[in-house]
Amino acid sequence: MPTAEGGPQTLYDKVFQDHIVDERLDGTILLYIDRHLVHEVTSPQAFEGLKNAGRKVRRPDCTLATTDHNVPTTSRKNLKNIETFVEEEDSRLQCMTLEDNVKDFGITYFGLGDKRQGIVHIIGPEQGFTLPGTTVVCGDSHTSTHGAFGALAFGIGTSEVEHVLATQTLITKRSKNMRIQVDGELAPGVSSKDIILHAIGQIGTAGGTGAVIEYCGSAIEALSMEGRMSICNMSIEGGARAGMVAPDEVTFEYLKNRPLAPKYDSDEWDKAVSYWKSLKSDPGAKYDIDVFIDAKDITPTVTWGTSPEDVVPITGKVPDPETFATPEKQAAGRRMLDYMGLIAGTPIEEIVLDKIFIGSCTNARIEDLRAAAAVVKGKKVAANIKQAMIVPGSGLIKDRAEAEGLDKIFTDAGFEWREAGCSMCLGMNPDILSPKERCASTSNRNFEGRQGAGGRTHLVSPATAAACAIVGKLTDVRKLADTTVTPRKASPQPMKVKPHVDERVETDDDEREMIGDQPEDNFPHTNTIVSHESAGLPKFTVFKGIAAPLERANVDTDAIIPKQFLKTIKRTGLGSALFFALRFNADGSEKPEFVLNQEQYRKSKILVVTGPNFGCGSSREHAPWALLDFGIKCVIAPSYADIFFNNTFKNGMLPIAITNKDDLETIAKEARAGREVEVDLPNQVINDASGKKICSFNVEEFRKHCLVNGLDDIGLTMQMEDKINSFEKKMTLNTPWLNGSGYLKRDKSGRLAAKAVSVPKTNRGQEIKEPLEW
Ligand SMILES: CC(C)[C@H](C(=O)O)[C@@H](O)C(=O)O
Ligand code: SF4
Repeated sequence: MPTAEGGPQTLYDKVFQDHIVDERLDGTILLYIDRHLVHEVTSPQAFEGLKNAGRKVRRPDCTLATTDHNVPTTSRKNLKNIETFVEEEDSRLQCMTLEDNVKDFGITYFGLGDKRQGIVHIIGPEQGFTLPGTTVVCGDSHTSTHGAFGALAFGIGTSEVEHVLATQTLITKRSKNMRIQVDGELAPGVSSKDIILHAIGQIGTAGGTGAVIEYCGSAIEALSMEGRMSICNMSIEGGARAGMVAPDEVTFEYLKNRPLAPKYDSDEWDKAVSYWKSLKSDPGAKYDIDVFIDAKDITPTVTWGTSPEDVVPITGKVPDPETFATPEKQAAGRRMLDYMGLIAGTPIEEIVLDKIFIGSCTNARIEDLRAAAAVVKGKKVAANIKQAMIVPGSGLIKDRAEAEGLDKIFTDAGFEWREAGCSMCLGMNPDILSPKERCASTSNRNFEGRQGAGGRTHLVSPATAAACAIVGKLTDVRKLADTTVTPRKASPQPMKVKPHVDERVETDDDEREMIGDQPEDNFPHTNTIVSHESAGLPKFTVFKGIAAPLERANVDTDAIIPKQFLKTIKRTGLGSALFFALRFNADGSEKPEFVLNQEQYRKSKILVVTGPNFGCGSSREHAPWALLDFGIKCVIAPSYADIFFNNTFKNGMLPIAITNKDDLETIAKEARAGREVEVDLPNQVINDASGKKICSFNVEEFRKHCLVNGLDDIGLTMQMEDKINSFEKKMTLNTPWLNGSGYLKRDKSGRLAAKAVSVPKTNRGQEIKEPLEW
């Protein structure tokens, strides 16, 4: 755990420390959030919660919204509005709900008509919204991407989105420090994506649980910001809450002239840079976990299974599960090979593909597209490839690529050139794999059904994906002629992003005073809290019920509830979708072997999971909502992924971690026998049906207090308003550039007006009658 104050600190310790609003004796911390990104999937229920409680958004100026997961990536030539453009009903409703909410709450929003629209983790850095030393959150697990700037950036669930919208803070605790040091030079054809796939292969998908990873070493320093973002992006696939890289000249160079970064060459810029330079781990700082990787051991890397840790060098073979260490791993390996349609021992390069996807928040930046284009140039997509897609991460990246002629290289080769969005990374939009289709994908998750029910995903780098498209099989990019895809030092020229707001004025002392002293008038980050009352949750005290045994490890949230059910704007009604692919056949009939389909478990109230790392992957709070709606209020497992763990508490549920194997086995035996189990939270014990104690368990004091008393923590945090106000005053003085005002209209005196600047034209120059952007 981090350091006593005064000792050497890590980068994470420093950023965390600078954002503490309040700290309780049990280590619960109220953390100030500088930047909040919002998208359509994880925000509707949060805004609904605000509306129901009569609350406002505390800092619209520090909140930026876009729509990315549901949007079609087909041509927007005839785009009129989102209502007519998004055909699928639930997707349309989710996008339109976001547009209503950003209007109602006065939040800056990039809609489909704005070239700044794109994947939430691409547009934040691109706009300079993400800055070193900030805390950045989003209802999305890949918020870890922003850590590439030396920000503490992590994904949160929808209840936490609501908490941040209402209070600009989060209730959290310190994480462990983990360091992954990569030294040496990367070989040609090896990219940042290969570094992170290789690293996850080493540490496993739970390797970073409870930790924030700092990436360092000469190979990391040599990467551009794009490369660093790809690495931090996948920290969550290694189980970590966040990934960070210390800011340096590469970072500062990238940030120059970004619309929302401090104005370059001003006193504020100089002040910011001198603060950013202090954000390095101190010599002698301690890490709880240390991993060293020699860059020369990294080859182009590809996944073979259904978890991002299942990696193999492109030169390797499909592994044989019978050689795996434990019977559980062997069984999981067999299941994976079956799902992936692979035979142990097959050389990876003999695996024939159907589709290629180059996109996602991992690898849809300009440098990724350049690397792919360098491989593709002058060649043709293989005849067996049914579809090869390039989906730029934002409208600005698309423009830039077109200006460089990359689109032409791709379309000449037979690729589709698409509009920005999440696309086939998770298939919430029309871009999906059909059952059994095999795809080389530059995205970050290869979970079962991730890109479409029954679809088979191999995660690769952009250069490898491009090579695969040309050859039609998984391919070693190094074999293709003229492909010296070497890691680049950051391009000295950041993308030319024209600032859209010319009315920016220097923040003078008076104005700082005004911002710190809010509210005073109609100022949008007004803090007029209509209600301090907590909405309240049902109390959790002693809870008894049938416990269903689930004998699996690494159960991801895509498996708990797949993407097609994330399109709801409600928290309820998801029970029928729980474990959908495990529970039902393609024709909708039940799979009799799945535990919850067995008669005695249909009314289970407790889930006993025998394998570790339950709830890994996405931040979707739909996972606990689905469990709750089914009737399961308590989960018992050896360990959990961090975001899922948090999300359950926010819904009045109790996740219990039982690390002692014998205790867990005793509980599992009760479950297998179909007997009830009793969870006594006030006394922190688990009993069998007769009331005999099986074991005790740990729970953090504050979480217990909230559960037992049914407290909603937004109401509790709002009682700390004085502390939040004084924190904001201090922040305004020390780091004035963090008062996000770049898109907000100002009047002549420099005061912020109530609404953000709207952009009257689409990227194609058409007038937008009713501005979508705020
Ligand atoms: C929809 C969202 C909650 C999810 C995430 O948290 O990661 C998505 O972006 C994903 O990649 O699965
Ligand atoms: S991981 Fe995929 S679905 Fe999730 S935000 Fe990134 S691009 Fe979108």
